[in-house]
Amino acid sequence: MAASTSGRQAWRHLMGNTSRQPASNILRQQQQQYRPAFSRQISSTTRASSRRAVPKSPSFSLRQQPLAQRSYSSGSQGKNTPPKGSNNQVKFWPFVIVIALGSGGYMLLINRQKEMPPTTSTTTGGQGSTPAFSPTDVTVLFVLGGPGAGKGTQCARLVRDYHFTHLSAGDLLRAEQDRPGSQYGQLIKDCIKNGDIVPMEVTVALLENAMRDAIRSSGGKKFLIDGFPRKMDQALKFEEVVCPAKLVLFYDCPEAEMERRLLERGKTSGRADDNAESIRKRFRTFVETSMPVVDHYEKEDRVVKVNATDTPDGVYADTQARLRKVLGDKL
Ligand SMILES: Nc1ncnc2c1ncn2[C@@H]1O[C@H](COP(=O)(O)OP(=O)(O)O)[C@@H](O)[C@H]1O
Ligand SMILES: O=c1ccn([C@@H]2O[C@H](COP(=O)(O)OP(=O)(O)O)[C@@H](O)[C@H]2O)c(=O)[nH]1
Repeated sequence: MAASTSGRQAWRHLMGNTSRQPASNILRQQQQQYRPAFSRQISSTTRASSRRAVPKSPSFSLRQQPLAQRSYSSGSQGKNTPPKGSNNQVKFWPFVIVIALGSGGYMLLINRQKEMPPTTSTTTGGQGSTPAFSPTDVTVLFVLGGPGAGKGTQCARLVRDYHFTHLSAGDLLRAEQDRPGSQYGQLIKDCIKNGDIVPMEVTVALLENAMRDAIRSSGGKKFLIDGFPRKMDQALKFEEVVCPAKLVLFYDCPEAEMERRLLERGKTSGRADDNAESIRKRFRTFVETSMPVVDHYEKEDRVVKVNATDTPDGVYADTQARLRKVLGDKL
């Protein structure tokens, strides 16, 4: 309950407020950068359209000239008396030209607007909004598995060999937790220690911002989103407002092995949740909350499942083989 209230506040804050929060700041900067660009494009399109509507085109001049000549020469000098009915033409043609130019300009504007990029949608987060990134342009693989299954270990190898950008939701949350002045610091700390899921608004915004930063700085458009989504609401929101995922890479590992690995990692990781009590809570959250996400994607036939009990290299060989089978050249 508390988490979801905080979540709504967080979402409002991240998406609407302009305070010191980096996610909101980055998001706001993006909007500021984006909107002027978008409105510039609209106004330049409008200007371009109206420029085209100005009677400078050869076809217009060709049609305009005889009309003008007839009109000016007919009455004043009595020469070149227009043939009968030309008066009607003089009244009719400007009307046709105005309609034609108006329609032409309108069609031009419509066509130009079709070519414009879609506006970013995370700011609304509303139903039916367009994702910020198109799945034809950006590839997202969700990497899931229980705590200690080896997600991070395998992601590092995939980055090395296939130039993915690796975004760990847990790492982003820990960075936000440690950022001086973060208003989510305590909330994130409590969630992580108790093995709970941080309200999705915070995590989705952090991920979207990190994706934008990565695309801007390196141009890389292939992402491994590690340890996310851990809850159905996160999965639905991310795919709705950020980017639909291509598939879920799921590392399957028994609890006993994960516990062994985590306790070993805990000797040096410095992580507040790599201890017996937190591990127990994380396992429960994983079974109750995160496995339904895997089941959901499995029903959609979007899961690539890998047995994670082998050595890191053995698991990686299996990962490569399975991904190649599904993604082919796109890996
Ligand atoms: N296949 C494996 N066999 C044995 N230990 C592993 C394997 N994969 C990862 N580890 C170790 O287990 C711990 C957890 O791995 P990590 O990749 O951090 O898991 P996750 O990201 O899923 O929490 C790390 O200390 C790592 O070195
Ligand atoms: O989308 C996410 C990902 C992580 N977490 C929190 O971060 C912790 C650590 O996650 P991470 O993926 O870093 O580690 P793992 O548990 O997989 O070893 C989790 O237990 C959650 O409390 C979260 O709330 N939402």
